[in-house]
Amino acid sequence: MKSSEQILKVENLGFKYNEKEILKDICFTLEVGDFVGILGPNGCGKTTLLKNINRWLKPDTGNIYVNGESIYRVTIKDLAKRVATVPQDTYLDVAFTVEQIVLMGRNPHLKNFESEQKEDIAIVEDAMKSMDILHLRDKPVHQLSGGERQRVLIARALAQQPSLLLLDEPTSHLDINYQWELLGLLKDLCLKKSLTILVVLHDINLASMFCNKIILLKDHKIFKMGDLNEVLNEDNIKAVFDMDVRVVTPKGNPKPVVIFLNTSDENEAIFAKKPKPFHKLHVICGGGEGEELLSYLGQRGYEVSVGVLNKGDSDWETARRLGFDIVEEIPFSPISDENAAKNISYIEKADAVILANIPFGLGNLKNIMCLEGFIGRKDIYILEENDINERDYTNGAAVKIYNKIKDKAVVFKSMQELKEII
Ligand SMILES: Nc1ncnc2c1ncn2[C@@H]1O[C@H](COP(=O)(O)OP(=O)(O)OP(=O)(O)O)[C@@H](O)[C@H]1O
Repeated sequence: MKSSEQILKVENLGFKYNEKEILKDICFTLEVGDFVGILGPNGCGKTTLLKNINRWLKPDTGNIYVNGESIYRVTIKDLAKRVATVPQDTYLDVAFTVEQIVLMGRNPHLKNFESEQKEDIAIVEDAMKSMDILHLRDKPVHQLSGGERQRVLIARALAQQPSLLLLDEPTSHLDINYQWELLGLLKDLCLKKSLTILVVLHDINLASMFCNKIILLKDHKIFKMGDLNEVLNEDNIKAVFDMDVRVVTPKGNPKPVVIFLNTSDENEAIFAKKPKPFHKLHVICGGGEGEELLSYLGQRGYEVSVGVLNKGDSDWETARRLGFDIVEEIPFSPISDENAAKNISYIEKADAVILANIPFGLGNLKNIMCLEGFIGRKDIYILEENDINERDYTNGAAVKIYNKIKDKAVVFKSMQELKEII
């Protein structure tokens, strides 16, 4: 199929529950390979929209076309070959194995009383493979974890061989790792198998990471639909969710990252108070000591680079989420000369450097050595919540350099003090 081919067209859709308008004048189209996220406040009609598209509910006005044909001109069985749904909180009969559940997805393709053929089994195996559950095929479903059950439900929907897959909050009970894994598998299906996906999500950043388009619903209407960068901006999010956010678009990654601003009185005062003294900051942190600092700098809108961090470190995760430039080292390895040189080049470019309250060992000693060359040449700020001697695992080598740097640096004893200035 060509990627510009239209899979779904929703035309002037209106729907009421007991005279109460739930969807008004909904119009949009989806093309082959689209991965579209529906976002909107509770009760705005996201689930109801999916239920109209799969014919579980009948619209009061308008029409819906799948592959160019009105969904009311095809039989329910034929529609199930084109559109599959993974609803919220689906019950799975505990008496069945994974493979038996996924086989149920073949029902629309079988004639009455016909049993599955070799081809059906191959399609079911393929569906299980794409959801990475083939190894679980003989397991009874009651023995599965929440994440595995969700993948079984999606595999069952895929076994229908639909061109359009509808998912209602598929990640709501999953931990962050499973959320990423699941949406990654779905994204692969869009890219490699030209599946089109329409998914209700609550996490804006998750939607930004995986979807190519977004539908924002507000007051039962489409507030905005379009490409990520067009839709996920500060004004639209404020208008739909009444949340103050900052949206940053990391260099080299065109996906917007939404940072929710803490609107407590304390922070409001901080943000209102002063202009930013710098534009670009470089932060030396690690081991989670930089999390609060990095989030704060992101909220304030600084351009930040961070280094050197081991990949997978919690500060590395935070910096990545915020879209900051990172000098990264492979996990659990000491800083290489090459990365130390990169770190120095980021320090050169920054207006100032902040050294977080980190412990020093032989693995990250080069971080402080990088900074030593900038004493007197660059504004250096130190966040010193604990005495350096309590954080030194280098037999004093780090303490020696640290004290030289400290001599010419501005020292903050707490994040609160730092926020007063920066
Ligand atoms: N069967 C029903 N009968 C009457 N009203 C209903 C029914 N199902 C849902 N509603 C109402 O329709 C509105 C939209 O519900 P819907 O489930 O589509 O919202 P949603 O955007 O998916 O919400 P959430 O984010 O909370 O899942 C809500 O006000 C809800 O109370």
